[in-house]
Amino acid sequence: MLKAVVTDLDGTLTDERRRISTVAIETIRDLVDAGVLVVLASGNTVCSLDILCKMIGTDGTIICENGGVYRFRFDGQIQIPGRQPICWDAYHRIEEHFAAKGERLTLYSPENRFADVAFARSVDPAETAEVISDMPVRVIDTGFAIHLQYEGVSKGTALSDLAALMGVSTDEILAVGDSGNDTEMIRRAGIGAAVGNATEEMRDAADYVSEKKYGNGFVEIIQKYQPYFFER
Ligand SMILES: O=C(O)COP(=O)(O)O
Ligand SMILES: [Mg+2]
Repeated sequence: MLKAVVTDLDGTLTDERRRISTVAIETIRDLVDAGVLVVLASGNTVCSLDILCKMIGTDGTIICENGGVYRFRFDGQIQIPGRQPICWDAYHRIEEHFAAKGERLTLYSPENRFADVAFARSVDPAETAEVISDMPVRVIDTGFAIHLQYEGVSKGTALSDLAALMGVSTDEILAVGDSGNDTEMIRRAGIGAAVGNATEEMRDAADYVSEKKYGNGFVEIIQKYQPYFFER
């Protein structure tokens, strides 16, 4: 039986132009109204997800910064398993490396981040990872940004921690995503699904890959697993 949905945001609840998918929002509202817990899990910041949760109508349970931060409900305590100082150390080394080649990096919302460091995909992620290969920091390319995350922290580790707070087992969770930053999360969930636009790595890790892409794929996945939600 499924009791919760943990879903990625960019590429999963959006459309092909990165606008929010209105059909995906309708589907989330139906789930919430039926008593299913819905968690937004993203590389994005707490403040951006808070607004979305309020306007979509979820209880404010979130995974942000690729698992570097999570919180159970709006009134819960923010948990920060990530370690931002070491990510900044890594960033400064990367910045110097590319500056020597005349390439400048563009940070994404550093003032709103608690755990990771994110910047524009203007440089090669593989070269970026090479520069910090001796540091305990992972380079995550989401297709939307490059993130630096303390090793061992992911949306998957946050999913496990949150499941305990939510009082559900990870087996009772359906997780959905589109990109490499979602693979550990979908592996840990009872059912892991990928939308039709997902990366090869995600498709390989998924129990099910929707035919439809983006938000329409999310809706297809929820419809497919609908009977498992309402068994009780
Ligand atoms: O913030 C990003 O880079 C991607 O965000 P996502 O995890 O919601 O896809
Ligand atoms: Mg995504």
